[in-house]
Parts: sequence; structure tokens; C-alpha cells
Amino acid sequence: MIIGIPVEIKDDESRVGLTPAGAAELIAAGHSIVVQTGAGAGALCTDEDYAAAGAEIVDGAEAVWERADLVVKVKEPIGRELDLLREGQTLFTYLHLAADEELSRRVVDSGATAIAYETVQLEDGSLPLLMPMSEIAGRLAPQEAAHLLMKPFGGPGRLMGGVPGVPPVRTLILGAGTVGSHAAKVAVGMGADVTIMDINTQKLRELDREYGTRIRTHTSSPAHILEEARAADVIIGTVLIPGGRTPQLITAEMVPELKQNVLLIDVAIDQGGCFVGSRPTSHHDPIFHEDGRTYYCVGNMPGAVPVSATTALTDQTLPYIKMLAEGPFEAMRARRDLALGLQAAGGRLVEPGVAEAFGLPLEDLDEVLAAGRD
Ligand SMILES: NC(=O)C1=CN([C@@H]2O[C@H](COP(=O)(O)OP(=O)(O)OC[C@H]3O[C@@H](n4cnc5c(N)ncnc54)[C@H](O)[C@@H]3O)[C@@H](O)[C@H]2O)C=CC1
Ligand SMILES: CC(=O)C(=O)O
Repeated sequence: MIIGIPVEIKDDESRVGLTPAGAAELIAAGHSIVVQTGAGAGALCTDEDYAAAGAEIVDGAEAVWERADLVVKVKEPIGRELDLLREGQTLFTYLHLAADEELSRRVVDSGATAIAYETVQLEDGSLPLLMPMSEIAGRLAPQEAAHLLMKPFGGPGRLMGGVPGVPPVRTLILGAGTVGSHAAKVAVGMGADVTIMDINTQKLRELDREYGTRIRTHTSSPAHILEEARAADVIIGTVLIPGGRTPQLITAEMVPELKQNVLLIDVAIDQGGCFVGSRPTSHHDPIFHEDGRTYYCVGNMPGAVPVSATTALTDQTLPYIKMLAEGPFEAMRARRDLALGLQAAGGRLVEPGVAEAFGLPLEDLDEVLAAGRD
């Protein structure tokens, strides 16, 4: 099979879908790799590295998209990429369709077999291809907060950990999954005053066991969120309903109750965001202010650390790319975890969260899998 690796064209996105080491493994398994010139440059993977692994380097995105049976990317297709995506082609990438109706319709209508990293799901409910980037985004969130609280960067001028005699910053984390637990780790390490909330008490128990009295846990409900949010200096949003649009936990009624100068970091913006005022921002223009509150809503946070993130991503995606390269439908029929990544194929949408978000017709996953031909 021909596997294509294009340059990522989203704003400030320097990750790449496959490392040269990953390319070498796929080539050893009998596949061909076509890499767009410069695709790995931002992640310190040079064209020479890919060529040494046996990949072909080609100029321009068209040359990759036109030749590839399987396109492996990092972020959702945008702009010209959506024109190039076609029936008979498999796309393997983060898609986050439930956050974007136009993108959802274009991906479905393309007829391509679109498989989202973020909904590949193991039997225990974990999301193995979302996890590495969630670990990174979680660890980055308090770093971003520390930076944005400083006066020279437009913040109110506060230190996350405080100092003797001056209290630390009150940090509220909504969601105790992968992003939330990693954000807690770094925020606790910085000495912040951390409260974390989830609807899943088991996750809160695990954090309680790990951090004891260095962290406060609180069951998530609208009343409890309001109580905690009123006191917070930083709120980090990390909730997820896999495949679906993020529930809005900070509502329009709650916003006037928040402190002036509160910093709201919406990591969950890629699935639509969990604060009512959130709208996507980018690394080069990451924040906006509304009613005295500051929002940070970058949808590709790990793009800030492309060297670490590209390796972490390929480490997890490579076993799945190998399966897909042998025939995507056969692979999805054999592996339920991979099949749960399927969003649409042959113009048929199979992701319930997307159908619900936009009122689109939903097809049965197993019927679509049974009908698929490699
Ligand atoms: N902005 C960025 O660059 C990145 C964003 N993300 C996004 O971050 C979000 C979180 O990802 P993960 O931590 O991996 O997901 P996860 O599934 O590990 O954790 C989500 C948590 O939210 C909890 N939750 C659901 N509804 C809730 C509610 N009403 N109140 C409180 N908690 C609730 C769940 O119980 C779960 O523990 C996703 O939208 C993901 O796509 C992930 C990586 C990078
Ligand atoms: C998960 C995701 O959307 C990202 O890493 O950009």
C-alpha cells in the first residue's frame, strides 16, 4: 500500500504524522511511503532521514494526496486538503468532527474512509491514540497558565506557587481523565492550590491516593462547579464525551460569578470547548479577553512541542498504521478498538456523537464495516 505523509497546514502545527523510524518499519513490511518535502522539518525529521529510511520525497501536497491509499496526518484536513480527500482513500488523523459541522459534512461527502485517532477505544474505555497528546496538553496547561499570569504576558501578575506569606494561585481542573490528571501533576508540582472535579468518582479516588491532601477533589455537578469556579484564579477545562461535542460546564449564568482576571484554559476546545465563551485560538495569538476574563483555547497545544509530540504520537499510532496498511476494512473487522475510530466511509456517517451534534443521518457501524472492500 502507498502511505502518504503531507505537511501539516494548520496554523502553528509543526508535528508530522510519522517519524522516519516509523517509515522504516512500514517499508520493511513491504509498503511504500511518500513524504511531502519538508513534512518533518518542524519536528527535526529531515527529508534526508526519510529518504535514508527508504521513503520517496515529493514536492507539493497534491503529489502525496493523489498517490496515497492511506494518508497519515496529525490534524484534521482543512482548505485544499478537503478537495484532495477522495473515495477509496483512507485518512488516519485527529478529526474532532463533533466540533465542526462543515468539516463533518465535507469529510462524509468525500466518500473517504475517515478514521479518527481520538475515538480508537480499547475495551476498558481508554483512548490509546488520544492519550499521548492528552498527556502532553495536560502538562502544558499549567505551564501556559504560569506564563499567562505574568504581567509582561498580559496577566494580572501572579505566581502559581505563591511564596511564604502569599497564597498560591487557586487552580480548578474540570475533568480528571488524561489531560486533567497530567495538568494536576504539573500544577501540584508548581505549588498551586489545586481542585479537580469529575463525574467519575473512581478517577478522583485515584488522584486522592496519589496526592493525598496536596489536592482537593470534588464531584462534578453544576452547583459544585459554580462553588469552585467562583474562587478560582485559573480554570482548566478537560472534559470529554468520546466522539461527541464537549458539554459546556461554565455556562452564561456562571460567567458573571467568576473572578475578574480569571484565566480560562480550554484544552477541550478541539471537541467544541467546555466554557460558554470559548472560541478556537492559535499558538501565535493564543488568548482573547471577554468581560475582564482571559481565554486560552488552542486546539493543537502539543504542536508547541513537536519534537516530543511527534515521537509520542508515532509510538502509539504505528501498530495501527501497520494494520491499516494491510487493508483498512479487514483490519477494522478484526479489531474493535480500531473500528471505533471509524467516523465515515463511502459517504456513510457512523459516529453517533457527530450525528447527534448536527442532526445528520447515522448508519450502523457493523453494516458499513461488512460492506467495505479493501
Ligand atoms: N487542545 C489540545 O491541544 C488538546 C486537546 N485535547 C482534548 O482534551 C479533552 C480531554 O481529553 P482526555 O483527558 O484524553 O479525555 P479523558 O476521557 O481521559 O478525560 C475526560 C474526563 O472528563 C470527564 N467528564 C465528562 N463529563 C464531565 C463532567 N460533566 N464534569 C466533569 N468531568 C466530566 C470524564 O469522566 C473523564 O474523566 C478532549 O477533548 C481532547 O480531545 C487533548 C489533547 C490536546
Ligand atoms: C488531540 C489533538 O487534537 C492534538 O493533539 O492536536
